[in-house]
Amino acid sequence: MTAECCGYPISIFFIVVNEFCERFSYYGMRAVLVLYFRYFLLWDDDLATSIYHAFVALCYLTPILGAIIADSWLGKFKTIIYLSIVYAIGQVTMAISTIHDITDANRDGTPDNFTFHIALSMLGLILIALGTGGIKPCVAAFGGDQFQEHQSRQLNTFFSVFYLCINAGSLLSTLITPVLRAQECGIHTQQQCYPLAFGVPAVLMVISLVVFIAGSGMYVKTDPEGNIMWSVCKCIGFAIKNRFRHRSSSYPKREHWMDWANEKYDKLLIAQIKMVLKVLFLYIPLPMFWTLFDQKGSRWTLQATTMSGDFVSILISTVNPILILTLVPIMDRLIFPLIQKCGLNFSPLKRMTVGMLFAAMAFVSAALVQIEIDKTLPNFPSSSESQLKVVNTYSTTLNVTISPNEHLLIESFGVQLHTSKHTYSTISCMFVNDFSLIHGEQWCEFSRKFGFGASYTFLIPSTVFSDDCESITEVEDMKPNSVHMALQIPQYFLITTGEVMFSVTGLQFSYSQAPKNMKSVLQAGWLCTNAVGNIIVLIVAELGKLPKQWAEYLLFASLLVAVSIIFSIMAYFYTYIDPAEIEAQVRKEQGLEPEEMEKETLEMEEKDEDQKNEQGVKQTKI
Ligand SMILES: CC(C)C[C@H](NC(=O)[C@@H](N)CC(C)C)C(=O)O
Repeated sequence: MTAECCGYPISIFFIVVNEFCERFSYYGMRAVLVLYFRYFLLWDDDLATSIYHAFVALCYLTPILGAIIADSWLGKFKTIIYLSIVYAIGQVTMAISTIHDITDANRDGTPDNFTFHIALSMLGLILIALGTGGIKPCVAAFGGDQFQEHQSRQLNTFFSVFYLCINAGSLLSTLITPVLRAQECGIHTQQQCYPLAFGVPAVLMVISLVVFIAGSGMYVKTDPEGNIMWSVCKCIGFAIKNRFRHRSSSYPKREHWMDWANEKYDKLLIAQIKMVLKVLFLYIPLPMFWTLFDQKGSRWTLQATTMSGDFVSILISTVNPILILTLVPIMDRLIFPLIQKCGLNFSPLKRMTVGMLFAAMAFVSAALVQIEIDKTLPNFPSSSESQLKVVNTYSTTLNVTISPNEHLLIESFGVQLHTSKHTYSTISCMFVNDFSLIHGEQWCEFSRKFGFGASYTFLIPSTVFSDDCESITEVEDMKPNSVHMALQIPQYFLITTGEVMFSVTGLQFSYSQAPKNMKSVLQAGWLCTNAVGNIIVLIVAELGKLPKQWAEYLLFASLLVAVSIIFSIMAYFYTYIDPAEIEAQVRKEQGLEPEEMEKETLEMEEKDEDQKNEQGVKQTKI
């Protein structure tokens, strides 16, 4: 019997706090990673973003490794501990790699041996990816293991709280670590404080590990039943081979192709593999959701840079977790119970389908915003056009005529200028509020706000300093961005609503439909849908874009609608199961373990009505 508080196992407290600290550590480090590449290692934009994306993709590919270790070898508890140690070492290594004084022998403020810093940080990142990805499927599944059969309502609430902790941790860290980086620190010279920005996430990872170990005495720990993954592979291989050997029509068909393993393998193992394969098959269309979801960080960020408003980076990094923190309780406490009260069966797979449709709507909203932005963007010449800008420095207004060449797009400024001796220089800058012209003791100062996205030309006459800078002429070549960033809020709201319906439900679903000995594996399968979605984004980005960004958004929205229709058809044919019940049935048929069976039957009888409503929906179709 596990210790409980308000119907929840107390051990859960340690698991959610552990998740909060771990996500703080992960997202905090990620928030300053590109800046570290760019301004500490002095990599160019392309290299910095490529390595960043490769790292993120690796973090979502390693869960499968963690799951195999947990379900086949060490069990979830030990896997979490060992991989958290690897993770914490990775974070510490990363933090050490950012101390410039280590190799700054000449004390000029820049590291002298970049190879050392690069090697150390790459080692740190590999360890972090192994750790964070490896423990990810295990922590959620381990949390689920703490609940007993009669606590299915609490189990669902746990997954929601777990998701809240993920987002609370990420929200705090994405706000805090950039501030830490902006501090100055150093032994010989004062620099931006990367060691602090990476050091705090490292400390949080150590705290996460300590908290997890602190709960050690209270956890329900299930040992792995041998090398289950190897047995699964061998069993599937045998079924395929055996089916192939008996391909002639003279052999009677079997209900399921896995039944071709009946001759050699345990019925229980075959039943468990069938459960897992059924769910994995259902996952095939799911990466498409993540393909849209993950474009928040790329296409939508670029869209924000063509809009007006001063809160670009804050908006981008915090709006999603803030909305999650608001929407999860609203959905759980208000919307879902209300739907249930109306007598509608909003089953998990239905929720996920609706979640996909919300994400598609988010992209329609992004397309509408893009159309508004496009109306305000400057008219750039196409590949078959040229653009001339004629700056009139003559003393009177001149009429400009161009011989009739329809490809030319002319902009002329009828300004009056007094000198023809000038040089051009282009300066691109962020947050310009003032600039000065200085010549010896004389200067002109301009103090005013220049709009984002705007381009200005300043024509400076030779008399500039004698007439109090009055004669400088300013020409606005390109208007500042005028569509406000607040217009992106509906799309963020829609995609986050979609995320709550899709992702939180997917997490619960993956746990509830997995056999006991393969819970981590199915969690990893679920996380893999995210990795594949990310890879699709990378491929799509490389394969080029439609000429109009809004059209690309609509294309993605339509693709997701098509995928959600396919998914809903697949879901219609999916029968929800109670893995424990099926396992008990198979054991009964085999006449195995009578005492254990009795115990399971008793537990099953204990199940309250809640379970049927919440998760059970056994034998119900979408
Ligand atoms: C694959 C997801 C379940 C990953 C999950 N992300 C989120 O919850 C996001 N809303 C966080 C935000 C900061 C991008 C996670 O476990 O990090």
